Amino acid sequence: MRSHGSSLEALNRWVDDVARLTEPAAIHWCDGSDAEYAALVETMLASGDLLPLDPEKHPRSYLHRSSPSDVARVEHLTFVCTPEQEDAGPNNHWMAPAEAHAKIDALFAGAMRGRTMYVIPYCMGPIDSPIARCGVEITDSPYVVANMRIMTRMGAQALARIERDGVFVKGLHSTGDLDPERRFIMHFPEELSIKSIGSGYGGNALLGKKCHALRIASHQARREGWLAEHMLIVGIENPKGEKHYIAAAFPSACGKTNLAMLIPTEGYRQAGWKVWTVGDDICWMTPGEDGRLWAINPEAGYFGVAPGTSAKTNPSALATLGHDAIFTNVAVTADNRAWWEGLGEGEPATDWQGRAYDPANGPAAHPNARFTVSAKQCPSWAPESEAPTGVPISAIVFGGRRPSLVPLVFEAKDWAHGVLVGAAMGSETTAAATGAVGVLRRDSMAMKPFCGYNFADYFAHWLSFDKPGAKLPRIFHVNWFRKDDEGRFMWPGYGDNLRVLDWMIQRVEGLAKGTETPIGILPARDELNVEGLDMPPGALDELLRVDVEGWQEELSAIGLYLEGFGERMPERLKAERLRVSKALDAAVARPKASVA
Ligand SMILES: Nc1nc2c(ncn2[C@@H]2O[C@H](COP(=O)(O)OP(=O)(O)OP(=O)(O)O)[C@@H](O)[C@H]2O)c(=O)[nH]1
Ligand SMILES: O=C([O-])CC(=O)C(=O)O
Ligand SMILES: [Mn+2]
Repeated sequence: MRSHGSSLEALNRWVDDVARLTEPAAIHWCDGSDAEYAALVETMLASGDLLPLDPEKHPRSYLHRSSPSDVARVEHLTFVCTPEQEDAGPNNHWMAPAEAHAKIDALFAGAMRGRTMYVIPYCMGPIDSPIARCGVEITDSPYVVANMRIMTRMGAQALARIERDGVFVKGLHSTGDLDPERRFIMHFPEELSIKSIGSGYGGNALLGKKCHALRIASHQARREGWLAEHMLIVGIENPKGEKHYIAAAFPSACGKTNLAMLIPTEGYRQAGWKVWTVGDDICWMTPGEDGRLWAINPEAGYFGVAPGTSAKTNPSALATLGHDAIFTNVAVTADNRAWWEGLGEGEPATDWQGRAYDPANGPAAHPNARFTVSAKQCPSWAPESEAPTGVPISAIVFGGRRPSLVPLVFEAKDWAHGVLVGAAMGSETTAAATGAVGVLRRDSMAMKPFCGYNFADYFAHWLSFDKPGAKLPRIFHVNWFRKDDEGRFMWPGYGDNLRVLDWMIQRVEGLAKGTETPIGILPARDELNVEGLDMPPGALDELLRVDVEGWQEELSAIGLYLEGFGERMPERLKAERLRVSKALDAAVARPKASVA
């Protein structure tokens, strides 16, 4: 570790170098104060970067309209630049570091002319947590600064910690000219650095989030023996007052924010169940002295999907959004209130591009319209989100959008099987990234766009946590997105998902026996609480059915996927796949009646 103070010298040198390259008109060091935020908002209201909203409905909240070609993450322009291509793996786009630096530095030359360059020291995680890590983002976008202030612990405190730590992640960002042809998001994990140009959109531009807290951090976590994951963290308190923390990995726009803010349905509420939100997108987990995994949410805010958020589906999110929020690419009503598809009230007058609303132009809000808001505004915000130790994880959940085959819930037999279940995850693509929507693809552990190194090494890293003394969480898989023949969701989802979490907790506590099947353990008939559930007859049976022939095909496809990583794929994982495959074959050989 470097001596005291030298990290600030390194920071100053880097800021000077960047200023020489990008030629900004001014440099502003962010202190994270309220006054600074207020001044930024004024600047953006004057420039049109932010638009006012009805101050009664939306106190101190604003609308940002991005460039129409800059509304989502761009996976094809995102690179992991390790010295060896093999280390980035087939799951990443790769460029040699020297070539990547040359290519992107050419775009940064003079990129900040006439603009202010902001220097943002930030901390990912509670400022006094040993699990937290710091970074500095340099950007020419005041919108990015405002969002970083909500999403991270930003400013003076972070700078002080950087001085203590002696290290920080360097993130350089410019919106450039927003031309998708001159847009790159590049990661240099060995150098702890990120360079991003040409986009102002969240996941491409708020470098603390996906770039640092997932891509760089996952790489660091492998070396240091912890995990950086695309997971929500939720605390479930049962009527006895006992809390279990669950971490869940669902791909982008597949339900993390919603599960993290779940509101128990009537029956559960009356029985005394409570749900506490620790995090909605990213989870850093490290083994504690007690052998359990302890998790922090490195973020301080939510950058959540707006469409589909309503008083019915996610009242907590709506309450959170009641003030001090930034809305990006939503529509507005005639009385200047934020509006999106699925909100369930009001009507759009102006669409996300600022045009008079015309259904012929498509949805009024962009399908990936987002809100940025402080986590502390959430009614279910868990005070233990600030605990330096983090919270102990009882269960890890994987899941995705699977219109067919995959049951509502099953549990992996053990850790290695759970790692296979996570590695084999599939989901339909969503509007969170540019490209086709609704295409089924493998998205291992929901980390396909975010793992900063070779997935084969990542699976090996996951397997390595299973060692003597470890008290690992149980691993489950869920699917809220099964569809019937008419294309309607079969499971009500949202608040009713607590029924499934309830079963998981019963499993963790040894209260539910479950039914063993070749793919894992499913709830036994009477174990899932279905009281008051409004579902067509037979639907629940279908949701809990193991289609053995369908799963045989799935396991073959998983085999091909794992083969695609070649020699580096851990033998343990291949053996696990073979075990499940054989169990399915044996089930086919048996008479149907004896299969789950
Ligand atoms: N049918 C159904 N839809 C859901 C459920 N949970 C969430 N959704 C919808 O899925 C979309 C995305 O959900 P989010 O919770 O914002 O997704 P996320 O995983 O936090 O996404 P990122 O922020 O992109 O990582 C929204 O339109 C939700 O309304 C559910 O249980 N059932
Ligand atoms: O990164 C973003 O822009 C938003 C997000 O959470 C995701 O895409 O998973
Ligand atoms: Mn996400």
